[in-house]
Amino acid sequence: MEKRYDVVIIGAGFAGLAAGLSLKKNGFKTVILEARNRVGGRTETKWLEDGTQIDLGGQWLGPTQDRMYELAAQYDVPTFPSQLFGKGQYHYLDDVHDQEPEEMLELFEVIDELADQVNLDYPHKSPNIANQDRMTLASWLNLQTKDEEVAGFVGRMLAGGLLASDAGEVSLFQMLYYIKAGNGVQSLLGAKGGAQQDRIVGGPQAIAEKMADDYGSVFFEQIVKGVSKNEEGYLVETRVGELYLTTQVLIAVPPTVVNSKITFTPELPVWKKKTLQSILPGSASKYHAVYEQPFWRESGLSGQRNMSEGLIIESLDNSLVDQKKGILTFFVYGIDSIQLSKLSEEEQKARLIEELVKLYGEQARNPEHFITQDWNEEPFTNGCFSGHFTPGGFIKYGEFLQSNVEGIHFAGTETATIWNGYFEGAVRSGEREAQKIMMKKEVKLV
Ligand SMILES: Cc1cc2nc3c(=O)[nH]c(=O)nc-3n(C[C@H](O)[C@H](O)[C@H](O)COP(=O)(O)OP(=O)(O)OC[C@H]3O[C@@H](n4cnc5c(N)ncnc54)[C@H](O)[C@@H]3O)c2cc1C
Repeated sequence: MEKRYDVVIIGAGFAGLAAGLSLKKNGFKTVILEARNRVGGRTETKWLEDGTQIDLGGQWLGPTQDRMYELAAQYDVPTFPSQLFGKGQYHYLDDVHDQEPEEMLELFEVIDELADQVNLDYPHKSPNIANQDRMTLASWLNLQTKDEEVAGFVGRMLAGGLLASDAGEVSLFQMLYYIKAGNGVQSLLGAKGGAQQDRIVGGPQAIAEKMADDYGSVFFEQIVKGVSKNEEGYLVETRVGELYLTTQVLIAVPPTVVNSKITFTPELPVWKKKTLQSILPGSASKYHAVYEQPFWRESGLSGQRNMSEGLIIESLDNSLVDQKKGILTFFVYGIDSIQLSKLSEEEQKARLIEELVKLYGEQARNPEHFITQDWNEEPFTNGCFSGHFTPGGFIKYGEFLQSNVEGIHFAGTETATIWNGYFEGAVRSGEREAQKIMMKKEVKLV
């Protein structure tokens, strides 16, 4: 016998939880079906034996991510500033520099100017979308500068650092859309005053857990496999054979996971199906090397480094406030992340430690802990940080990003127009779809 709800929400990441809380507050009977045995989706906190917090997935908040700061305050989850001591370093032209190449900063300015023209609500109406969405970021960069190294470096910082992809696989327009949604290049790349400004005590998962406690009815290990329409509404079926009847389904699952895990009967209309199929996730692995102390600070360095070459594109000091341990966190993106995932964890570690030693010296050779998190391997995430349109996808399907199919609603950070790809975007997308449901008549089933 099926259980009956006004709204069935699929996915207990920030989008699903925010939607659930909004609807509950407004008197709807809802349930969240979550595939994993935890909430938080693309964020997860791991605790080492000595209590060291390791954020395996998303971890930072920054200015204008207002809903996330409000949630942190509402649930008494403190934030703390990212630990910034000393100078950052940039590796290019076979040397180490205290600053980015001048030409990189100039290109960032040009990119910001172009991003300003993007219409976030109606992307297909943006003035230059026809050219910008057919051209990859890499090909545009190569037209802007004769310096191949600068072009490659900018591509790594933007397509890699922001979309966990390669500059040759994302369109210039996709990059501009993301940059506009996150208030510009410096806002996205920056620590103080930027998206990496603050961290969360207990990690973002601490907020997600409090949201779930407040909400109440998250059902775990409920992998949704089908949504079918019947005369009363929609029947949502999980792999363990549970059935949920509702008039509104709110899907808060990454697009690529919707495609691979959920069957719709009848099928979604072509325009929605193709929209979802045109959004692919980036590929990222996140690594932590934990040392007895942050030894790099002794020489006045912040630990933050950006590299124009090598597997590691960026690394930074991710140490906690009240702990002596020094934590270096670094990422491998795009094709390198896929190639690396073919190696065993031990082989990956050996390759990466060699790179760390080149960057930070011999003291980096023997971390107390080395933690690997490969988000490509997570079946309910399928890559990260978020999904982006393949080149040309925005032209054809950008207008359908937030479109729903009758009682089937689509949320998730990929659908956000503000802080697309971030927790903030996820929360806003969940609240947006909850609002749309509340405006409808005849939602109530129970
Ligand atoms: C390594 C990494 C670093 C990041 N850094 C940051 C950062 O510093 N700051 C920031 O703001 N953002 C960051 N992000 C992005 C941020 O984590 C995401 O934007 C956000 O978590 C997305 O939330 P969501 O609710 O849209 O999706 P998700 O978090 O992916 O939630 C979807 C949920 O749906 C569930 N699900 C999937 N399939 C099914 C199914 N068939 N049935 C039932 N449930 C299902 C999943 O298990 C998951 O819980 C990072 C992400 C990663 C991976």
